[in-house]
Parts: sequence; C-alpha cells; structure tokens
Amino acid sequence: MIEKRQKDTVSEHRFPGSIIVMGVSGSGKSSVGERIAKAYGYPFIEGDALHPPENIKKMSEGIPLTDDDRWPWLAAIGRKLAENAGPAVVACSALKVSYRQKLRECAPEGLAFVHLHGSEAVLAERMQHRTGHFMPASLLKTQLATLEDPTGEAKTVTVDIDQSLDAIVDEALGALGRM
Ligand SMILES: Nc1ncnc2c1ncn2[C@@H]1O[C@H](COP(=O)(O)OP(=O)(O)O)[C@@H](O)[C@H]1O
Ligand SMILES: O=C(O)[C@H](O)[C@@H](O)[C@H](O)[C@H](O)COP(=O)(O)O
Repeated sequence: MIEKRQKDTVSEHRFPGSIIVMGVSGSGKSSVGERIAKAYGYPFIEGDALHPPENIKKMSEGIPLTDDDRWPWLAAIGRKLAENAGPAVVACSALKVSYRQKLRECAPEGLAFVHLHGSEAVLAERMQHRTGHFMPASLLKTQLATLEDPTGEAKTVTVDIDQSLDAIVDEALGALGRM
C-alpha cells in the first residue's frame, strides 16, 4: 500500500531539481537517499565516497572534521551536482547553513533538502548496530553540536527518523511533491 501510494505521489508531483538528504551521522541519509533516488529514477550520489582520504582517516580516528576539512569535500559534491546531466539525489550531512548555501549555488535548477532528524538515543543505537562503517559512534555528540537546524530554509523538510524506512521515504516523497 505504501509502495502504491509512493508511486502515485511520484508520478503526479515530482520535485524537478536535485535533492540532498542531510543530517548527522547515522540518521539514515544513505538508506533514505537510495530509496528516493530509486523512486524518482535519479542517480544516487553517496557523499561519503567523495571525502578525501585524510577526512576518512580523521573521522575513523574519532577526530571531528573542521570547516577547512569540509570545504573541499563540499566543492567535490557541488561539482558532481553541476556535472550531472539531470537531477540527482545526494546523501550529504550538510550540517551548517553556509554549507547548504554553497550546495544551492551549485544547483541552479533548484535544490531541495530532506533533513533526517532523530534523538541522540535513536541515532546512537543505529550507529552502534551499523557494521563496516568508518564513522565511530563517539563522533555523534560533535555532529549534533555542529548541526544548524535547517527549519525554515527554502525547499526543506524535516522528517522524524523514529519510524520505519518505508514511512520516512513516504513522508519525504509527499513533502517533495508539494514543494
Ligand atoms: N528507519 C530506520 N529504521 C531502522 N534502522 C534504520 C533506519 N534507517 C536507517 N537505518 C539503519 O541505521 C544505520 C544508519 O543508516 P545510514 O543510512 O547508514 O545513515 P547515514 O547515511 O546517515 O549515516 C544503518 O545500519 C541503517 O541500516
Ligand atoms: O560533515 C561531517 O562531519 C561528515 O561528513 C559527517 O557528517 C558524515 O556524516 C560522515 O561522512 C560520516 O558518514 P555517515 O554520515 O554515513 O555516518
């Protein structure tokens, strides 16, 4: 039923530009982003894959990234958006207003943000159960401290992650269709 509703929503009202699925580590950006990309038939870009090796090394060692670490990474994501022939769905933490502004400048056809929001307890639980990922759960606190809430920004929806993946994707697709 959810699948049927998603298909109806997507065929009737599809957000025409690219979409960034944002939020702190463990919020479900990759899981939700892949599903939105599939529903829209857009390519999926995993932001984590565009970090320079030094950033991955730092995070693996439990050291939070700085602005200087993140700008080249955001520039690489921006280049991917600009290079892509059509719209895409990107998983990218995009924690600060200035980062989101930079990304908007790289997508002249318009950019929507789906912000995945969860309590520290839910996020910690998801990070602890995730296997084979470089990001240690110890970095969650600085991730949450760095996050600047995007509520009120243009073409942005916040979705509560304390629900099933189907329900999150359904809510995100509904909101994107109304933008
Ligand atoms: N709605 C959900 N319910 C339960 N587990 C989830 C949900 N969304 C994601 N997960 C799991 O939580 C972990 C973190 O999700 P992931 O997509 O890797 O987040 P991020 O890309 O934001 O770091 C993964 O193990 C994923 O399978
Ligand atoms: O800006 C940052 O500090 C990082 O980009 C971080 O927010 C991001 O979340 C990592 O890439 C970890 O990867 P996951 O989000 O997949 O855990």
